[in-house]
Amino acid sequence: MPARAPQRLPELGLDPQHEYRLGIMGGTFDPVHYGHLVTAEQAREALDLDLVLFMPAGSPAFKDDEVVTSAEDRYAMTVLATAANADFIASRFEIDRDGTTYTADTLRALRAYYPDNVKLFFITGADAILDIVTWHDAESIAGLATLIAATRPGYDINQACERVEASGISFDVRYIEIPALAISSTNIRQRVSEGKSVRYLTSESVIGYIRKNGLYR
Ligand SMILES: Nc1ncnc2c1ncn2[C@@H]1O[C@H](COP(=O)(O)OP(=O)(O)OP(=O)(O)O)[C@@H](O)[C@H]1O
Ligand SMILES: O=C(O)c1ccc[n+]([C@@H]2O[C@H](COP(=O)([O-])O)[C@@H](O)[C@H]2O)c1
Repeated sequence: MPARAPQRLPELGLDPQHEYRLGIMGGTFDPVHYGHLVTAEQAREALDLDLVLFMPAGSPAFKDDEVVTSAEDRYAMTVLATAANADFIASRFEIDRDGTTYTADTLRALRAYYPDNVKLFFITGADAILDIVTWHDAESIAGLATLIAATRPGYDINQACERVEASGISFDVRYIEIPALAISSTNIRQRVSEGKSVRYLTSESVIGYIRKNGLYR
């Protein structure tokens, strides 16, 4: 087997006088959809991020019982969906790592890679924030990145906020209100399996990839 290509991360932090702000949009992305893209774009704008890394999870934590599409397919769709936006970069950082994907490990590795003038911002929807106190090594996550928590239809951002505050872990969370898109990967997979249209839920390029590769049938 050929050796894996080294993980490539964008160069940042070159000017030590400047503060760089790097967003990380993590997800299973099975498949990536417009809910993810609008969340990342509005987080980029609201927090003045220089770049957003779209990072499909290699082996998503807490999904051992679920069938998840191969990491290469999820990554390929993420590349297609983000290709036209110069501020978005699809990243292999998590899919090239073995074992269960934990956000704390990812943030630690990014922190070790980048100099201190690069600040890390982990972007999530309200559903993820609701659970974050249960994530692996949540204390470390709190120390490594600012969280950007976006509203999501069907999830109570205030409840998420209360749960985070009650945890006693000193997360730095910025809440942002974004246009409500009640789109989920689960619904897209379901619609494809039923032969229904998924147009305008995700990009044409992703829809083409799903069709061409027979995903979600
Ligand atoms: N429609 C949406 N609006 C806001 N945030 C979203 C939306 N969909 C997903 N997110 C956020 O994007 C991140 C990655 O989500 P994920 O890849 O699990 O998508 P999903 O649609 O929730 O998938 P699934 O239905 O398979 O659980 C999470 O932080 C999630 O909260
Ligand atoms: O580190 C953890 O324990 C952990 C548990 C659940 C989810 N996450 C991360 O949260 C992001 C959204 O996950 P998901 O399952 O909603 O697609 C993604 O980057 C996951 O790796 C991380």
